[in-house]
Amino acid sequence: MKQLTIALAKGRLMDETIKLFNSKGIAIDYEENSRKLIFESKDGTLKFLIVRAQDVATYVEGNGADLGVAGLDVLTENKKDVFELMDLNIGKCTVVVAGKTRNYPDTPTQLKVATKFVNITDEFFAKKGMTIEIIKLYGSIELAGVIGLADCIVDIVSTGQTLKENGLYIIEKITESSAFLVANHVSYYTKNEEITKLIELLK
Ligand SMILES: Nc1ncnc2c1ncn2[C@@H]1O[C@H](COP(=O)(O)OP(=O)(O)OP(=O)(O)O)[C@@H](O)[C@H]1O
Ligand SMILES: O=P(O)(O)OC[C@H]1O[C@H](OP(=O)(O)OP(=O)(O)O)[C@H](O)[C@@H]1O
Repeated sequence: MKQLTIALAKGRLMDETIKLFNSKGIAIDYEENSRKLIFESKDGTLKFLIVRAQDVATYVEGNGADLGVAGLDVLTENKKDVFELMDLNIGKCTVVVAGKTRNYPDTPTQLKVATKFVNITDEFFAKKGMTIEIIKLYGSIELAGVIGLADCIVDIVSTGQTLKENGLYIIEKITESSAFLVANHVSYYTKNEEITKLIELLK
């Protein structure tokens, strides 16, 4: 059997992915506080690379990994040439427009929207026929809505706790997201037996 290399997003998705693999009988040699960027399954059939969430599909597309686990939100935002093989049903969230009120605020100028999902936001408002100004941020997006750096935000919501604790409301839902197993095109053919076996295990 050939070894499969899988790019995992560090952080929340990685914990959920490791739990999922463990629950399917795949034991993984991973120490919580380790700074190692590569580790393996105990049986040596899988090698995991720890990367930023935004970089998973880049590793997979560029032959750095055979497979990856990435949120549909990020895959939609950074369109990469990878196969979306399987919905893993973890990392579930919704990409929404949110603001201080339940409706879009009236603004004398273009609506200012803060987000890290620039492309999703662009496309969503273009379809509505609204021209907007995007303020690109890298985290704590809600804050921009709270302090008025932007009129509204586009970000992901899961439990809704972050919006609630910061006095923000959902104005509109854009799309649902969950984590997908994605594959490199060449690997999908050259390591098809191994990939198929893994998919069967994860089902
Ligand atoms: N609160 C959440 N609940 C469920 N899933 C989430 C939540 N936040 C993020 N996700 C999912 O997990 C993926 C990774 O999120 P995470 O917060 O770990 O990384 P990030 O903040 O996008 O990346 P980085 O911190 O590396 O810039 C997201 O793309 C999304 O699909
Ligand atoms: O609806 P909730 O369950 O509260 O989850 C939503 C929050 O989770 C994510 O934040 P994350 O912890 O990844 O922080 P960041 O985006 O600011 O990096 C997301 O950007 C929201 O802020």
